[in-house]
Amino acid sequence: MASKKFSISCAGMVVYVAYKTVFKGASLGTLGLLWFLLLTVPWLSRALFRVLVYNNFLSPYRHLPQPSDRPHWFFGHFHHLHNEQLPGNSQLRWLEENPESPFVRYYGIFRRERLAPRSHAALQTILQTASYSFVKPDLTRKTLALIVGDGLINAEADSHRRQRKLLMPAFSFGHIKSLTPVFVEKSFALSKHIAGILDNDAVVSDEKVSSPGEKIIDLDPLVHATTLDIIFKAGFGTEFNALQNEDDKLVQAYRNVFTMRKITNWWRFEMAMEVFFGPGVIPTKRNKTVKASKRIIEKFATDLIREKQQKQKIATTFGKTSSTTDKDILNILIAEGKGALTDHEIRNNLMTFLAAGHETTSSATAIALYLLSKHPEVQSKLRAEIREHIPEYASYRSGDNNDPLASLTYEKIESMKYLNNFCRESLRLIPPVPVTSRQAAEDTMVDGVLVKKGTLIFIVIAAINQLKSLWGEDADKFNPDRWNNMSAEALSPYSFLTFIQGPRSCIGRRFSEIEFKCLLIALIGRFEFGERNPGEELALRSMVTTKFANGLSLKVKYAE
Ligand code: HEM
Repeated sequence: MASKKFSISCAGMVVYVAYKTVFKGASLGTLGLLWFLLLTVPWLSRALFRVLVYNNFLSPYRHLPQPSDRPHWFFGHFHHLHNEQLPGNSQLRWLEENPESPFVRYYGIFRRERLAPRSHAALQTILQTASYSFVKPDLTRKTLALIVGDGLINAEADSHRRQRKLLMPAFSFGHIKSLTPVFVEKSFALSKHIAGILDNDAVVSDEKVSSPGEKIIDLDPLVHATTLDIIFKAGFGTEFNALQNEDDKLVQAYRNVFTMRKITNWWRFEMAMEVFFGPGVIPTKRNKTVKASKRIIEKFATDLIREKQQKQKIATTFGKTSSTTDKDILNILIAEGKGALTDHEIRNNLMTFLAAGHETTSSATAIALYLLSKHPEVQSKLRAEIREHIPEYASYRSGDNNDPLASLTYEKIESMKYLNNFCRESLRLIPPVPVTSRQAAEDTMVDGVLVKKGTLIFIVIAAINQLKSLWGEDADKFNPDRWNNMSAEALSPYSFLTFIQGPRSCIGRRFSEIEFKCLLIALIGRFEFGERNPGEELALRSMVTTKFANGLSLKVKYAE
């Protein structure tokens, strides 16, 4: 970036000198064009050099297989990646075309090479054995910093090891288990909310498609608000009530940040400019919205930290501590002592956990409901299992004061085998984070290929999760029962990459798994979800996480 800033300033100086000498009296438009040409011509020449010479004759990866889809001269394979029904579909096709190769080579914007690993050996080296030799690329790090803060997810090497070690107690098995009542309480609040909509005669949805007792409800914002409430209470020991307050500024800020825009040529051009200038630099409408949202999130994080520090001070003064809240993420972040985090790290990690802690599980739950609406037989089987374990929940209505889920324990949840299979299958087939990227920080040998420093690697989680060589001929089918009878290939930790593997795997995996199950128990145990238009494929897009492009409107009614 420093060199980019340097080029921009140099181009500015050249234009200034030209204005004072050769172009005396030239209009601002002419000078702007001159500045733009000075900046872009070298880049375009480099792109041209890559297309005509480097990629074909000089690249150390020129012998690796490439996709059968032809790359665009400027955008490379970028336009394939954003024209698909499911994120990762194109890369899946490319990996399937080349079953023997550890990598497939394809191109991004400006025809920059990218390697997508396919073999378990390659994935193991990148994610596990040499994981610290593969860092987050500059563009990914800056995009993440804009959206989820510059915390653990962006840290590298020793800084990452230190922060991860410090935060681990908040994600220990015992602590996550102790959070079950919070997951249950908030999941029940969501079911109460939906029951309230169904019981309210004044709330009428699309009459044309509704049958009596059934309503069309966009579940996406409701699930999103609930997972936000969960991370607040379970992660930071604070009530937020986003479900009751959907118009809250923070709720809207996250919605604005994570919503994927329509894919147009203008969007593609903006993306190319982001690669050139860096994310968030050009004052586009989208960047202005993201920055305004980030300011709201930052202010919120600062206030929350201050409030918590004050509470902690009072508790220490009166000698009070609580074993559960001691381990909550925020308490650990602000704890003083050896290895303590700096103020910058505290605020950025709070933002990281706020975003990563709710957006992913929200996406997982919305996807699961969508799959269930398409597979009513799976939905019935799941409901039968839930009701077998919690019979009193079957007759729950919104006016009931008793909480029929109050008896739900961690052990009971974990004893639901079909639920477990269903969750894994849903997370496999449409992973909430479809792709992640790395850049080689040093030359490293990976499954027989010398990966040179600077090489961009794209780990396409959504594609690996669906490879036929690992998951069988029906890899693209939704089948929760597959988890009862797994092949040796599918059992490898490098076949199911939804939370990736290794030192940088998802620290919140256990947190989200139990949260996800509680949400499904509360929803499927009581309601039936059907497709709004039978057979309709809803468009999914990915902006870090996988989201429904136009919400998730499903038919909802009380289940018999
Ligand atoms: C279904 C839910 C979730 C999915 C699919 C998911 C997926 C992932 C993936 C793929 C990564 C690796 C990113 C990379 O290095 O490129 C990751 C990292 C991370 N996740 Fe999750 N996540 C989920 C839930 C959560 C929750 C609930 C939390 C927090 C409470 C969380 C916090 C984090 C953090 C902090 C990292 C960075 C870890 C590190 O670099 O050491 N995630 N997650």
